[in-house]
Amino acid sequence: MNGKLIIFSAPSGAGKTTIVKRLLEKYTDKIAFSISASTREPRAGEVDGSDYYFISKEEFLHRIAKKEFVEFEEVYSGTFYGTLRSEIERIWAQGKAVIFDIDVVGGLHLKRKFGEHALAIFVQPPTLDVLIERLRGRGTDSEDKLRERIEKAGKELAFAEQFDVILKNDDLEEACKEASALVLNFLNR
Ligand SMILES: Nc1ncnc2c1ncn2[C@@H]1O[C@H](COP(=O)(O)OP(=O)(O)OP(=O)(O)O)[C@@H](O)[C@H]1O
Ligand SMILES: Nc1nc2c(ncn2[C@@H]2O[C@H](COP(=O)(O)O)[C@@H](O)[C@H]2O)c(=O)[nH]1
Repeated sequence: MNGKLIIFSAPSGAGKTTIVKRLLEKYTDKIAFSISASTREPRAGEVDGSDYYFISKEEFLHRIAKKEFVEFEEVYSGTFYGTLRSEIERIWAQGKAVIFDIDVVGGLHLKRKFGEHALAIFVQPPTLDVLIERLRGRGTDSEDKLRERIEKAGKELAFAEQFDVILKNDDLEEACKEASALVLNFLNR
């Protein structure tokens, strides 16, 4: 174990990707993003090898068999997401901390695995209704997929207390400021 991990987890639509991207712009020399593997289709503007490694289900299953994942999950029915061990090693080799944008169960899994080397942050939307509004506003998911995300979000909100910190994301600027302080404090520990 030779580095640190910063985990951002939340229900879909809470705003973790938005916050993580801001942190990455601000602290390029200190942190780098763990690019997950996913079997979902890329959204408009998403880049393979930058947002995700977009791979087929067949390849994902093959990589599970080869034990390449530190954690993985079928986050939505038929759609797999996972953290590659090689990503963590790649980033630690650069002398940086790894920053994750992963779902709640995956986040808790990493926290249990890496203990005090990890800071696990739960991004909390003001209310479930606001989260639904944000997801709809993002306009990336079909009505069916939205329903699945919203149903899962309702259950995931109950996991907040199991994280090291709950970060409220009401006003985005405030949330980013608080996220910066949490990250710097953890890195300087
Ligand atoms: N504080 C905020 N106020 C208003 N809109 C926000 C705020 N934070 C994020 N958003 C918007 O809400 C939408 C969802 O945010 P984002 O994609 O970052 O969520 P997420 O938690 O990463 O979701 P997913 O898990 O599906 O990737 C985006 O359109 C984003 O611009
Ligand atoms: N357990 C994991 N969850 C992950 C990983 N990478 C992303 N995610 C989470 O999946 C959902 C859906 O993401 P989207 O990009 O399709 O909106 C979201 O909660 C992500 O944070 C991972 O490697 N492991």
